[in-house]
Amino acid sequence: MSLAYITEKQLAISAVRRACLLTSSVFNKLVKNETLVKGDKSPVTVADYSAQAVISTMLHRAYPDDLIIGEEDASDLRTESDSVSSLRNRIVELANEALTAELGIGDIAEWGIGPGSEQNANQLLDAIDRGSYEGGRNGRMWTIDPIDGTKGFLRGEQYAVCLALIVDAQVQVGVLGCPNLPWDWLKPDGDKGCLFVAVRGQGAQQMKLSGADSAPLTMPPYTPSTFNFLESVEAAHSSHSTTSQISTIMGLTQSPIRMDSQAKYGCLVRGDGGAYVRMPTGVGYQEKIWDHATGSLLVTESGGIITDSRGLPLDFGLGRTLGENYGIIATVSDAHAELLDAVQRVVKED
Ligand SMILES: Nc1ncnc2c1ncn2[C@@H]1O[C@H](COP(=O)(O)O)[C@@H](O)[C@H]1OP(=O)(O)O
Ligand SMILES: [Mg+2]
Ligand SMILES: [Mg+2]
Ligand SMILES: [Mg+2]
Repeated sequence: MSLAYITEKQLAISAVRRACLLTSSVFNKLVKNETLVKGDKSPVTVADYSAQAVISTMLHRAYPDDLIIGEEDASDLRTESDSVSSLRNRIVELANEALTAELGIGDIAEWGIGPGSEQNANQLLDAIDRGSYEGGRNGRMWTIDPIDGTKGFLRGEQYAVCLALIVDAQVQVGVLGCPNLPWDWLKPDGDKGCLFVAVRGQGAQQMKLSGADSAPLTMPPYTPSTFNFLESVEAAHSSHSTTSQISTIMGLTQSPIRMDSQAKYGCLVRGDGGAYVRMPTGVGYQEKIWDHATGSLLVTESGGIITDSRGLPLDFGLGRTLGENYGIIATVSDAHAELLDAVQRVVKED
């Protein structure tokens, strides 16, 4: 067994697990004034902030020189008002609850966790803001989406805690925690809580969020009669009509599965859906690296191919966004050429 990135992998699993416990516990108690609306009109909750604080604190303790690209920043939490200070207190309380929880399998106290690891408000706000790195082509950087699919989280549906290590623009380690994802997609009322892990060159695996059982992941081969798409719930994030046109060209009969967040990548690599298709809605949105870093490694490590809609590889070396990549298509290797061809025919017609 290869030992490359063994510590980074374990650290990422530990950090994502702690963050997932935090987000699930918040959901049951979330009250209205614990959600803010950001400058781009998207929601952010105390759970997003505290999860980023926890993950960033652990990364910094383990690898003080590594850079971090996190979705959230703490500027809205640094102003002085009664409502902001109660929000801040709640974030400090939640982050410390997660950091100080007893050590579990694979946890290491030097990562700043376990009893006695409390951080004060300034330390936690600084940890959130350590995620402000601009990114680039060279060096080691982690990317965090503390809650991907915040809208799904608020609806009580799918969301994911996402963490990836990028070295010289290549994703090397990716961990995805999906607290609301059924272990078996066909048994929605069965056990929930899945963790997906990939290390470049070492394959991908799925485990229960709560335990150590792990199963290697290989995407099933292309079978046109059962092939279906995974796409966003939010029509503003991904063009539903484009996916439907692609589906018609490919002669597919199955309806798409709509789901928020990178949980779509988890469902893709374990075979719940045949392809993840994300076509722009025409508003000039540039995809963020934290929305696809972990998912892209899961795909390539389980026998799939991921490109943009022109067949170009995703470029994680351009900063905080995927820059000029246009749309995203991910599927098992033997279906990719046909899917890409259908996508290009639809794009040409538009
Ligand atoms: N116009 C857009 N096009 C594509 N993705 C978007 C757009 N606006 C926001 N997003 C991002 O899509 C991701 C969720 O994807 P999905 O809909 O597949 O669950 C979120 O990270 C969200 O970012 P943000 O966190 O800033 O809201
Ligand atoms: Mg997010
Ligand atoms: Mg996101
Ligand atoms: Mg967001």
